[in-house]
Amino acid sequence: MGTLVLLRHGESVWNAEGLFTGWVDVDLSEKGEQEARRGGELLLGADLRPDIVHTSVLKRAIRTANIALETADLHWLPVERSWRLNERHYGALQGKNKAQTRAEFGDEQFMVWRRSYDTPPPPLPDDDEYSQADDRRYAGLPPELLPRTECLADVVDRLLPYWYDAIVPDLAAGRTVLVAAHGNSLRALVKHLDGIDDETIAGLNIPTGIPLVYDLNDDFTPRKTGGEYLDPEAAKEAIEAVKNQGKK
Ligand SMILES: O=C(O)[C@H](O)COP(=O)(O)O
Repeated sequence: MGTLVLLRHGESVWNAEGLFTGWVDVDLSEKGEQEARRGGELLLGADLRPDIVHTSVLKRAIRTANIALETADLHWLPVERSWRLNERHYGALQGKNKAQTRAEFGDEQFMVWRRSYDTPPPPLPDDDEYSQADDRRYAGLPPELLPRTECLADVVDRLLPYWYDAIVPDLAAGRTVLVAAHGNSLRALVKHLDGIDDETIAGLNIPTGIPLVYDLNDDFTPRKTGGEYLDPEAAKEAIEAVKNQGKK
């Protein structure tokens, strides 16, 4: 029931520099803005008009949604935002260079931190320059919910309440729902939708700025496993690039 459109934000300034980002509120690069516009054009071209938008509280996702929707002449849509759609908190890796981290700790540890389902990186101290412990936007959260690091399993746990309480009701009303979020929060959602097991999810990567469309059955399972990228060729190439991040 309903159609779900997933959109990872366009390239951020730190994506371009090869840095772990997580909850650090980094803006889009110029290329990222272009990707967001292209995302809007793809929506238009596919005649896909979302009725409502859900975003994280990070500006790279918010701005991607704004730019895509402006391009599609849909800037007026209602929007809901939640920290539950945020990128995975990358713990002590936030602000670190991916290639340097790989060289320093080795391929295996790098991949465990980056893609294992249940091993988080070490926690980020509250006095670190890239900590969100004092960020006003999370001031209303019960302190035990504010992460200092997360693995993908943690993201699934904090994302699913939002899926059931906020997104599913929109889909149940027959709406087309756009979710503008992040590589790992969308991996968590796709894992849930497609029933991907804890090992296989390590191999799934989401490209920036290319809408991924799921038509859903009445029980909110996908009609087609994996959904459909609106530009499958570009998605293939971009997925490879995400996979290879951290390689020199
Ligand atoms: O937070 C980040 O660094 C990325 O945007 C997602 O990174 P990953 O693909 O290395 O998990």
